[in-house]
Amino acid sequence: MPVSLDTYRHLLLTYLKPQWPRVVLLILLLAGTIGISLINPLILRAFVDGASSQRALADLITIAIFFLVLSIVRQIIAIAEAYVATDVALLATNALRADLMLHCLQLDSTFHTIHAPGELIERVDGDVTSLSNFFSRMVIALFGNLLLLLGVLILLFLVDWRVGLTLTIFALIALVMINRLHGLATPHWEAERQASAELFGFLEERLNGTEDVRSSGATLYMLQGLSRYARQHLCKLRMAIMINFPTWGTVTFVNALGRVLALLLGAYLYWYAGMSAGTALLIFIYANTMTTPIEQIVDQLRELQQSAGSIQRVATLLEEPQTIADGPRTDLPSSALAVACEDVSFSYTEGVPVLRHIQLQLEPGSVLGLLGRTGSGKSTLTKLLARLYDPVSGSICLNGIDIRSLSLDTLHERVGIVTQEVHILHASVRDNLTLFDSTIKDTQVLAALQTLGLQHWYQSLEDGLDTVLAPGGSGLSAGEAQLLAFARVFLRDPGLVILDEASSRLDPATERLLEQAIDTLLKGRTGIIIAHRLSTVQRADHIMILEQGECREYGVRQDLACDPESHFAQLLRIGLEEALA
Ligand SMILES: Nc1ncnc2c1ncn2[C@@H]1O[C@H](COP(=O)(O)OP(=O)(O)OP(=O)(O)O)[C@@H](O)[C@H]1O
Repeated sequence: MPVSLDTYRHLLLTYLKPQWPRVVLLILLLAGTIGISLINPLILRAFVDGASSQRALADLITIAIFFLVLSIVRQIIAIAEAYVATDVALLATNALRADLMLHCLQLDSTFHTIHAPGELIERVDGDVTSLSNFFSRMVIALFGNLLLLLGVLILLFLVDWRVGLTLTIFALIALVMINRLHGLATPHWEAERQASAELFGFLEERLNGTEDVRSSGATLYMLQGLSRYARQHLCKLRMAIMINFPTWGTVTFVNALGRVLALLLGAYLYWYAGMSAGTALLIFIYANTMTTPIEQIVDQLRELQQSAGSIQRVATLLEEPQTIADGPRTDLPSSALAVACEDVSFSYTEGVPVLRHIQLQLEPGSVLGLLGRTGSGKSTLTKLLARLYDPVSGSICLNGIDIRSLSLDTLHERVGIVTQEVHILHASVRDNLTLFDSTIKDTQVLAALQTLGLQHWYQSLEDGLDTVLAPGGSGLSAGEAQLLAFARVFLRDPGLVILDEASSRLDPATERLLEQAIDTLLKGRTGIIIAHRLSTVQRADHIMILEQGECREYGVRQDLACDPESHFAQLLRIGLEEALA
């Protein structure tokens, strides 16, 4: 789909407007280099004509010094221009990357189940990187090159209209020809980029699964795969380079043709129309100057076309609507929260209900044990409470306030959730626990670790809170990772804690530690625990048993336990862990 001018304009305005002083400086620097490129040949002409008309040596030396100084100034301006252009590009792309990242984080879970993380990384990083040229150089440099070409042609017209006309026609033909030639090589370079992306995709996937590859003895097979992809890339690269040679040769020939034409014209006008030698030289230098913008204009137009894909993908992602709307209310108390679900139904896919007519009332400070076989909808109910999804019908209230009317920041501050899959970041222990919130002091972090029984683990760390944890928490046991997740929630001091208890068996010592940590975490807070162990269930005041998305049983734990007819009592008789497996 072609990218509309509006999209280009919108992107440029959004990301260049905030740094307009830099953009203005960049345009001025560009105008400076263009101006000097146009003036320098005029100085040369003055020198040559002065020398041939035997002007005073002092004059000639002054002209030469002026020429030299301008050439040096031009170089300095070119360096400053490159510096400012890079600065503009980095600031614009960083702002765009941050906006995309924030947008992705705010998009609801439905979006994330459809789009794989790899795809989003490609958008947030790959596409944005390829747009950096668009921001810094493409538009401004394209404009600059057009201006330079136009300036040269106007000056040539002023020198002699015949020269101006001939070289204008030549410039147009050269633009079309070079564009066609580049067009021949483009598909081959695209194929090379595709092969390179496949090679890196293969590498990334295999390196991600190093442990599986090694343990299944597939190392040799992986190397064979790698050599296949590498060979494919080499073939495409060779082809693209081979095609580039004749293209490059022809471009050089076209440029040489322009210079020859300028020399012939200059020589003709010198001999037959009384043109000065300096002006003939001026024509040659201008024709020479023209070749660079002609080539660059073609390159930049092509790059603009290529960046269209990235622009389109980035714009589409930014336009992706956020279906979980932020609410205005922030008035949740800092104490334990009351929870109420009123006839809540939910489905991920239309027509496939996952939760049906759930009713729930929890007093502040009470604990609900959520039981049910795998796939019964327990995690889904907790996701609705954290507003990762909204119910299809019914409502969920915290302290009598519908969570849809609460601000998402307030909700996420007051509802702490620990899932079975703890996501440990490749960052320091401090950052993993505070989640980069610098208002949380080290003393608070240390106190949380102590309270949750992690002091021995902490003492074993080489750099204390600065110790960097391995990506994915690969250096931690499952129990330690869970305890760190508890500490994260503990530091935020929420009024409702939701725990999805680890179903895997832990050693008795770790299990004891977790039990104590859960007690600490629930003290003075309302809790909902997806329980897999009897010991956990026993701390619940209420029990809800889900079955295929419906509430099979709900009541006070002790009442249900004492009622031999209750499903809960049966579960206890069979053995919870066996019954829910
Ligand atoms: N993102 C999703 N998209 C579509 N269906 C989903 C999604 N997540 C869960 N489901 C389906 O919803 C149903 C309930 O899943 P849920 O994870 O809530 O069950 P659960 O009781 O928590 O199971 P477990 O104890 O194994 O975690 C299952 O049939 C599951 O396949």
